[in-house]
Amino acid sequence: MSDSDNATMRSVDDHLKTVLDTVQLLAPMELPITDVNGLVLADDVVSAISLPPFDNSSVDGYAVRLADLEGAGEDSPAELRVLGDVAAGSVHEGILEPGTCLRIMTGAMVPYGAEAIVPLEWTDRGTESVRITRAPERNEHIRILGSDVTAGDVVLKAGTHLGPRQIGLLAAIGQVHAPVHPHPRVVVLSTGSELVEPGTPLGPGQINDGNGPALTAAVNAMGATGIRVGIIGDDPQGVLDAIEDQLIRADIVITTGGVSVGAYDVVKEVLSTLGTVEFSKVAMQPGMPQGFGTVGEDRIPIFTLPGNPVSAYVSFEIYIRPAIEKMMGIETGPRNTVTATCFGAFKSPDGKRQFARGVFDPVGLSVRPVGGHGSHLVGDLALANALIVVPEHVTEVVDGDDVEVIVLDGGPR
Ligand SMILES: Nc1nc2c(c(=O)[nH]1)N[C@H]1C(S)=C(S)[C@@H](COP(=O)(O)OP(=O)(O)OC[C@H]3O[C@@H](n4cnc5c(N)ncnc54)[C@H](O)[C@@H]3O)O[C@H]1N2
Ligand code: MOO
Repeated sequence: MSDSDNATMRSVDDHLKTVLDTVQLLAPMELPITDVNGLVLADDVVSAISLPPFDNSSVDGYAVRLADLEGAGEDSPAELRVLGDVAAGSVHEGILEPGTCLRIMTGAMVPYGAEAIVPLEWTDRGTESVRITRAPERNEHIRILGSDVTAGDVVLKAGTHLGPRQIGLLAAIGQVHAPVHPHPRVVVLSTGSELVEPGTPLGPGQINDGNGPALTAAVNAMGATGIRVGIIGDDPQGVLDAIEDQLIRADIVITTGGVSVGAYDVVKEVLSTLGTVEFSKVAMQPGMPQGFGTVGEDRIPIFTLPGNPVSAYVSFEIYIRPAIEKMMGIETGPRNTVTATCFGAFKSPDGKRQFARGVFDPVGLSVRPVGGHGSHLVGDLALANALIVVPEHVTEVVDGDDVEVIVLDGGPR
């Protein structure tokens, strides 16, 4: 590749900007709360009920009136008649009369007239009558109605990222559905006549489709919905039909393969005539040939990634992850990096941003390059947990240099 080629390439930042200017936040919809893990709330949620919804006991013990226990102590226990039990989920009808108490279980509704709960540990645990050696404070061991959430409160604000704790709250206030930006449906198509389904014996010249499963997993790991369509041969009409068939159920289409300059680079060939897809050389390594645009009446964003597996995966992390985040309502932009000491030396192409694979140590804040630059090195990619970002003007990283690192799999985004 000559210097003049490098000069005409788009920058990584420009390409990402085009992507993020094109994709749109998905319109809100009501989804069952069992399906909203990882999604972003599109509207404030107001609680229709208070929590706790009634005064209830925080311990297993006895519901008592305070006046009956005045002066109770180790040497002067109070003795009360036990009228019966109140289990969680049952209600004691009537008022607690002076001189009596009720055995009560954790979570059970406090009977009318009771002013505190005495834990079992302060008593002789009697069932007919009970001796109590310590007087509680008013409301001690009672969880008061509304002390957690008050009916009418906004309990979760629009923009909240929903996870187990928030879903637990939605369930606790009785929400069946929640207004969210839904999971983007991301269709993944692998193109290439050399590809076979993993598990098929390899014929001469054939390889297994690694990109389809890898990219589908990457989509699913974000909380979006990956739809792996499978393998499409290098036949222009077949590629076109496969893309058009998928538009009905896609919020994003990803293809891999067929975008460089070879005679069978059919994705480039067919999409040049359909939609707004532009094919560019982006000043990055791996991942130089990139196609992006929209297709179909609904202008579905399509990413045509290079076929080399490392190139396809890195392209996902740099462009598609931020795009999916924007669609989901997650704050997005270029990937964040952390500074780490690089233990190892390697070269980087002048004029291209390199995303070298590395093993990052979050404790020592260091990173070790893994494997070479080849975009086919999936064995090394599988060992990596980070991408070392080498700026365009840097041609060499030497042992001990500080480098910027994108931490994969749950690092700062
Ligand atoms: N003359 C030039 N040749 C190439 C250039 C160039 O500028 N001039 N660019 C190179 C770069 S960089 C890349 S990246 C690739 C991109 O190629 P394509 O996107 O057209 O992809 P293919 O040719 O179809 O495949 C490339 C490579 O990846 C393997 N592959 C494809 N799909 C899969 C899959 N689903 N799973 C696993 N491996 C896959 C395929 O067999 C090829 O080995 O072009 C360079 N060439
Ligand atoms: O850009 Mo290609 O992605 O280097 O192998």
